[in-house]
This record gives sequence, structure tokens and C-alpha cells, in this order.
Amino acid sequence: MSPTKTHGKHGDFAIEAKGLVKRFKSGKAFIEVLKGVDFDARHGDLTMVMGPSGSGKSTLIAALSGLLRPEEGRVDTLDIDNLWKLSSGRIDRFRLDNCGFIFQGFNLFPALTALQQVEVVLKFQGMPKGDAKRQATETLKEVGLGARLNQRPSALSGGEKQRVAIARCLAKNPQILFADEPTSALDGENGQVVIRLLRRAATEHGAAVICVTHDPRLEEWADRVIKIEDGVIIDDQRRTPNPDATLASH
Ligand SMILES: Nc1ncnc2c1ncn2[C@@H]1O[C@H](COP(=O)(O)OP(=O)(O)OP(=O)(O)O)[C@@H](O)[C@H]1O
Repeated sequence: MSPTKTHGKHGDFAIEAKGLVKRFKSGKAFIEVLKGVDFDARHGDLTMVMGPSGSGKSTLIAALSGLLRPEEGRVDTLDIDNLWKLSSGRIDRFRLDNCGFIFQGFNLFPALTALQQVEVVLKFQGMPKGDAKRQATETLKEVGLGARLNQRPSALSGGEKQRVAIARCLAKNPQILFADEPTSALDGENGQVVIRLLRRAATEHGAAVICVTHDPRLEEWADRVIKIEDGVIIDDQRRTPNPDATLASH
């Protein structure tokens, strides 16, 4: 996977958010799910966001990535001052050009082969057909699916499906990669494969990887662990990833 655009340097901020407030209507009342959250993430870092169910993790990711408008606060990202001041079309374009998403449920198209799942995203971005096929093949090989290019999701295991989803995301070399519980539907071994790929996206490609998880086994791969509870960040620790974990990613 060759970089197709300039990424920020390792250590540069990819996202800086201040004072995010998100409320949802619940009957006649509003519940405040994010209570003035400040958040940042840097290129080259694997930043984990951990916290109990309902603490606001997915809502935070959605507010950072332009999917869910917060009532208050701002998100500065890459060269954009205040994402939420842009038109919805430009927010969509920002996401398409710069962000990758990986979810627990894989979100693959049932009718498409592994190769087509990746190709279709690259073509949608405007890449010529031949280049898209080449890039998609290369990325699927990189995630260890060189022998499964022509399989549809029904013929793939859960771990293989998640690797297709990751290839689809990595093929466009995103500057920011959001992963929401990427390992929770996988067994331990497949979970390790997935987290290694995310680690590599940060270390080798300089992506800012933001990974929401419940899984304490993933912590050893992180450069930073942020804990959120009831819409408030209660802990933010920079740590050195376990060298064995980092080495194992190569
Ligand atoms: N669209 C919505 N409308 C109303 N309430 C919502 C909506 N989306 C989320 N919530 C509520 O906001 C709170 C936080 O949800 P969120 O999905 O961000 O939590 P989470 O930490 O990601 O949880 P989990 O680990 O279970 O995925 C929950 O109480 C949830 O019910």
C-alpha cells in the first residue's frame, strides 16, 4: 500500500476537539451523553477509548467523524477549522477522502467478493478501474487474504470478514481510522490479527487510529488509553506499547 497523499507527521495532531456536548431526547427530558468532552488524537498513535456500556464512546466517535452533530463544541481536524461549520456535503467529502471506519458487524455487501468490496470504495473515490483492482489486490494480500480474493462474505469466517473490512479501509490509506469494537465478534486469535493490523496502520502508515473497545487484552497495543464514564473523560494515560506486541506486527 503506497501512500497516496501526505499524512501528518507522527506526533502531529490529527484531531483536536473541545467542549463536545451531545444530548438525546428521552421522553420529555434530554439526556446528556457527552458532557463537555475535550479529545485529541495524533498521527502514528493507536489511541484506545475504553469505558462501560452506554458511557458515550460511540457517540464520541460519531461527533469526531462528522456523523452526528454535537450541540456544543468544536472539532478541528487535519487542515479543517471546526468541522461542524462545514456544509453536510463537505463533511461527507472530508470523511470519504480522509477517514476509514471499522465496525463490529463488518458491514460488507453480501453480493460482492472480497476483491470487489475493496475495489468499489476505490472506484467511488475516483480511482481508475485498473489501479483500483491492483490496489485492492495488494491490500487484501497485505491482510493475509491473497487466497480469498474471489470469495463472498458467506464463504468467509468472522476473522476473514473483519480483515476484508480492514482492507477496504486501509486501501484508501486514511489519515484517520475509527474502529468501534472491531474485535468483539472475534475469538482471541482473530482479535490479535485485527489489532496488529490497526497497530501497523498507525506505526507504518502514520494514521491516527482511534479504537473504541471493551477488550482489556487490546490495551497492550496502545500508545494511549483514554477512559470515559458517563460522558466524561476520567483518565488519559500515554503508555509505551508492549515491544513484543509491536514487533509481532511486522
Ligand atoms: N440516537 C439516540 N437516541 C437516543 N439515545 C441515544 C442515541 N444514541 C445513543 N443514545 C444513548 O446514549 C448513551 C451513550 O450511547 P453510546 O452508544 O455512545 O455508548 P457506548 O459507550 O458506545 O456504549 P456501548 O459500549 O454499549 O456501545 C446510551 O445511553 C444510549 O442509549
